[in-house]
Amino acid sequence: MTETVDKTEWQVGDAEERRVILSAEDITVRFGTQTVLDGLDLDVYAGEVLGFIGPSGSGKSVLLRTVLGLNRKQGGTISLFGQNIEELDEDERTAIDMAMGVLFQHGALFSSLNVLENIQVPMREYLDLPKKLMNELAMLKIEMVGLPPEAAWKFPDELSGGMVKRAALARALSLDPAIVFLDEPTSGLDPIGAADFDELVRQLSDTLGLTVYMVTHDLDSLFSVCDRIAVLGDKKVRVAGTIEDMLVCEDPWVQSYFNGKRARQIKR
Ligand SMILES: Nc1ncnc2c1ncn2[C@@H]1O[C@H](COP(=O)(O)OP(=O)(O)OP(=O)(O)O)[C@@H](O)[C@H]1O
Repeated sequence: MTETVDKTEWQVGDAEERRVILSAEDITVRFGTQTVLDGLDLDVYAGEVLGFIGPSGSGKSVLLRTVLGLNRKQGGTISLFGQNIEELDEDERTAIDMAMGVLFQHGALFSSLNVLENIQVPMREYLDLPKKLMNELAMLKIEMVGLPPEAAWKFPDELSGGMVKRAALARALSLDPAIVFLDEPTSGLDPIGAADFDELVRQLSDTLGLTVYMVTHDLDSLFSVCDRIAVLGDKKVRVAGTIEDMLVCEDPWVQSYFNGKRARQIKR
């Protein structure tokens, strides 16, 4: 590989440093005649937990897929780890892919593989490691996400919803990424399971210096784990800032979201 991403350089554990790990600039995405994103700008800082919110159908998943290179864009620039992703050769792109982990909505584990094998999928794809070492590494990830060791041998349909999310997170962490993308990670979990998952995300970010980009509808997550929140609306990021910024923001959608009945119950 000609160029690699020095992940340790980005695992800062301190959002104060404000280094931009992901930058989306002037992004436009269209499907046929429908423009979903139009001149969208967003910076994500190394070490922060960013909550990404917006009305249903506003384009949160489209932006995530665009950042991951799974969606075509009609305009704009995406930079990851300081590199414009369109200017990378194959090896450089691979190095960037290896420095990112993704947890898609619903976990998306392979049903025919047990948890250990699911976690090893990225290792098999990108690394050439002896089986014993891969097993040891996967067991470490299982421990890291708070699953019991015996979960390693279970298949996805033998797991609870919360365990599926943790197993999927372990797989996202398989290659020790510097940034993870979580698409609605607590959807479908009961409030206690969701709070436990939030705590885990916060812990991982604090201890590993992991940057977390989290698409969420979960107000508890926004209040408890996110350093910053970005709000998508009218095809752009309308506002981005801390939860305190959101609470005093005059944007009507942000106001109703953060000062609605449910939010008031959480803030109490
Ligand atoms: N591959 C595609 N082809 C055509 N239209 C698409 C495609 N992907 C997304 N869209 C459209 O883009 C818009 C935004 O969708 P997206 O899934 O990003 O919304 P979202 O903000 O993630 O919504 P939710 O919160 O409900 O998950 C929708 O109108 C959707 O129909």
